[in-house]
Amino acid sequence: KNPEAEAVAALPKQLEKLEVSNTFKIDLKDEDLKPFEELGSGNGGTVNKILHVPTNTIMARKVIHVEANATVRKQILRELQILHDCNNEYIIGFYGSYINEGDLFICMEYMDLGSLDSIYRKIGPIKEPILADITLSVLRGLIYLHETHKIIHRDIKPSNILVNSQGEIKLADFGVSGQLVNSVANTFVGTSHYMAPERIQGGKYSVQSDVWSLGISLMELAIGKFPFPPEGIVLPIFDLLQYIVNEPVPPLPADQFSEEFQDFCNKCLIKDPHKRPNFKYLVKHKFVLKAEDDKVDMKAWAEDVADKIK
Ligand SMILES: O=c1[nH]ccc2cc(OC[C@@H]3CCNC3)c(Cl)cc12
Repeated sequence: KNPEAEAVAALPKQLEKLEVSNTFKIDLKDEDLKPFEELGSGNGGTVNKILHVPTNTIMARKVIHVEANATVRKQILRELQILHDCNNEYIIGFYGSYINEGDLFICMEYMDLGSLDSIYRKIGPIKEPILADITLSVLRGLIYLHETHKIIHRDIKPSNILVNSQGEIKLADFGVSGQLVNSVANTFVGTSHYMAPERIQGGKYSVQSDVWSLGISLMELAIGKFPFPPEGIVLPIFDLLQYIVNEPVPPLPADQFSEEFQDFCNKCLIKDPHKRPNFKYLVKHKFVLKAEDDKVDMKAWAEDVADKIK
């Protein structure tokens, strides 16, 4: 084997990696940023559209109020640096983070169509072929995070799945900083009704818990409402969490959805995390393979969404 030829062959990959990471290598200073409208709020922070004036780059900036001393805040910034190495087409790009007057600012790639939760609330349930493509993108993003960086997302839900006018689907707000997760855990923000039963019961969190959250999120996007509890019942959050742990998952209306979509969701929502399929199995599932054929025109769908929500 000719090592030189191998080195030359490896160059394009190296260059591509360098290229991507360079586009996100910007030295961020608060005075260089011009804020525009608020894009959304939730998960303990507010997101604004901003302009980085020196490079004329539009970004999304999340501000999180962290009640913590300077040492903890420094630790959070250090841990967030990992985001500079998370370069993948299914993961939101990261420009940098900084602390200003006790608040933590995280500057990210701008996704002009926003999050899937606000999209389905505006234009209605998402059709299956689109959901199949979304599922494939989310799985590829989760696999990248887990296999390349040993990162578990921990907060998969429609509001953390973002869309742009090119029809691209990217994941945001994954738990990269343990310190940040701890710092916001004290506020009520921690408990989310997208959490897997084992996590609601205080069990250890594994990558399998992201599979549950994916299943719940897909059902919500498909029927246009959070799938628990069944029609008509309204429960306060604590009772809802208990319901999710103790009651069977309400099935999708069988007449409105394909066998393979129903099967995909049922498998993601197996209560025992050890019996729940893993990412490897899911990317080979019939429901997802349909999206592989790339028959779905996500760009056309995104343009239609843009017309309806703008
Ligand atoms: O463009 C974005 N880039 C990165 C993150 C982000 C987050 C967003 O919204 C997040 C909130 C959280 C709860 N619902 C929407 C929006 Cl609406 C755009 C972006």
